[in-house]
Amino acid sequence: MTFRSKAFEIAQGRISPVLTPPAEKVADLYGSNTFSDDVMRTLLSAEAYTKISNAIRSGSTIDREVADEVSAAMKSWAISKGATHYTHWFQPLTGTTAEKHDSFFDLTIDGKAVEKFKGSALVQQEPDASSFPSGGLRATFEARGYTGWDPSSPAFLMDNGAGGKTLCIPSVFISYTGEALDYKAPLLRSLVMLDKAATAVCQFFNRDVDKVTPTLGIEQEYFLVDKALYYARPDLLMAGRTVFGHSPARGQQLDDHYFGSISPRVNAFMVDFEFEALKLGIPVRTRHNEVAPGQFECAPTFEEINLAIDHNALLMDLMQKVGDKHNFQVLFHEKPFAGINGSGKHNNWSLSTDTGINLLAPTSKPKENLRFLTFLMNVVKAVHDHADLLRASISSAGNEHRLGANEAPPSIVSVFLGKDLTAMLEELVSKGEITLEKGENFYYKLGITRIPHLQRDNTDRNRTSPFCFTGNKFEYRAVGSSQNSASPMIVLNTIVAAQLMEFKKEMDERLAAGEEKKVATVEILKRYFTESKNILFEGNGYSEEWIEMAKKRGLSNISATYEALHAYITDKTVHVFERMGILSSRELHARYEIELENYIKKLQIESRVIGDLALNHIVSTVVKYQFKLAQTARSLTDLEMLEEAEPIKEIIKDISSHIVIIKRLVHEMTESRKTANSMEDLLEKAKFYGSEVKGYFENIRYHVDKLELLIDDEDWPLAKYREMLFLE
Ligand SMILES: NC(=O)CC[C@H](N)C(=O)O
Repeated sequence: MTFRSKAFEIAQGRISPVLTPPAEKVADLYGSNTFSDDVMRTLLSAEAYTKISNAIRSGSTIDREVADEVSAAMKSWAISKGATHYTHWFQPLTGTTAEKHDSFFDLTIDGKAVEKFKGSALVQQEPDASSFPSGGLRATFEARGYTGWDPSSPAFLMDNGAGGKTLCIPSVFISYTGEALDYKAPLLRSLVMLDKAATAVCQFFNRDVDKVTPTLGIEQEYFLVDKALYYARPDLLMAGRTVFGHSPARGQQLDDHYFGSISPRVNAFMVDFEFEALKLGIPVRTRHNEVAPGQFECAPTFEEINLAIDHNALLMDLMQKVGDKHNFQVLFHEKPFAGINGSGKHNNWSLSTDTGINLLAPTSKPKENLRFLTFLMNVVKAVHDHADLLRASISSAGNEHRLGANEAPPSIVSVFLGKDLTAMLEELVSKGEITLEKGENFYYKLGITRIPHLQRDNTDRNRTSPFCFTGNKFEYRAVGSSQNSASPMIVLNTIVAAQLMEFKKEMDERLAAGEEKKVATVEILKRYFTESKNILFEGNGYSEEWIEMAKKRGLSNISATYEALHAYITDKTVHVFERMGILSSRELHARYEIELENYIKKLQIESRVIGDLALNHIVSTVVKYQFKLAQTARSLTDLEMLEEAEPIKEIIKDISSHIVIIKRLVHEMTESRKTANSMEDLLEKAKFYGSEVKGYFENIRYHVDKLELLIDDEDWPLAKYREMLFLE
């Protein structure tokens, strides 16, 4: 029995677990494992509560006494719910989350056991954490890493599985010199700037607005593979994606998985992790089968962006843990299986005021719509001016496989606004205003008055566009499923903040020169529209024509990660990031290096896995099968059945030809890896890996996949696509 058939048998024998839903109503369960506003209000003195609430709202600092009171309250709350440990929970540049648990338990000087958690430990910790990537920011022995409490994201209790819970405190991770070593620190900085810039612009329209916060809703796509089969695929285990595997006769061509009925086993997993997520205050709402067999999606309601990003990182961790209980491996890789849909993390971003206005939602009032158009056009202009940087922010070895293939947006950054909105903007440019006839309103202009019950965002959509307007928000679809959303969102917040400041500056100048406010706004927006028009695209982003057209328009189409990443360190990027105070040139260079290194390492791992599987699993098995064939052919020849022996000899020859090529290619790939590894220059090395070494991957795969079709199904060592994808 092969490892594969054993694994298949185990996987087939699984029974869906019976889930006992928690006794509480969802509304009562929601946030029960978070140190929420309600909990704080109950446990803190009125004075401390007011101070902490202000700090959360305005970002002001928290004094020592308040920190002590909060930590004492957190400790008693956490211990009463079964926690034994606490940790600063942060998001280093590895792309995953990090935690280092400390026990509440301590000894007094006279040896008595106490439970301790001081304000100082809440506010700041020094976990060392020196092995995380820093891109050279922590090269000297002096450069310690610190974590610092982010009070705007509630602390939560993480169940450690085998008993015991840990109090997790969302934190930033910075170096001794204050440089950001994580995603959260620059994200928080970008929020401050965006708030400042957007509030100032908002006040042209609504004087009462004091704060603008981006909101984010993250759709998370993923694949599920049975644990046993997962272990029968060393490539999934090592690289997160299958490097070989012939496509099954039936893939996604019938579109029968998409939105199909969810199997009981998968449903049990979903329900289970959703309950856990709800307890942690993650507002998960939708679940469905995605396009590819074995692929699914879940999406929470949108939240304030910092929370949405923390929650997504936490959700990914949670899904993996709950997946273990259900014998599922959750695959977050952007392209775990060739030839079918990859996985994205669609980021639905908007801007919301403290007075409850969604600045990207059109309304029926002309004055408000000028505000809407102002924010809309400023975003479009920002994306136009920094398209390459947005592209860089979603570049990775995994996304390189996904973008532009099987229903994923292409590498060209374009913006979709929808036919009606574009027509309106055209009208604005040609006439200077949007004419509303008597009885007409904005919705009418959007052509949907007759179907008022339909949500705007369902009316006009384009899922082939990487960055599309969906009625009341922008959806950045090109983000990879395994990524931390902060990377693209830091970029988006920063470029929009910078753009809004430009707009404000020009408005102030025009107003000072005596121009009327509405005229000034329209004049500027008209110019923005004309200047950014070439990034607007309404057609099919998957088509060949678009690639040609985009080229003619002068838009970049960068498919290689190592090239795309360059936008992080151009003068233009450094200028805008430094001006906005988000990341310094040094920090940007560090991030660039980390991304390049990450790319190199991923390809190095894949290349090793390919070599190992090809020779130690495939060729070795195939040779044994060939021997069986040779024996059969010899027996037939002995029986003088020469004609019957012929087809068998043909198969033997066929197999041999593939083996010879695989053997040669693996050898060449290994040599090219050696050349790459000896390179000093990081970019040269990444380039060499991305072109030369990676160049062998598809080629080797082609021959291995051919062998999959030639070998007795029983002997084939690796779990096949049909086994991994259709078993639920
Ligand atoms: N139906 C869909 O939304 C497909 C999206 C696709 N999976 C992606 O990679 O983005």
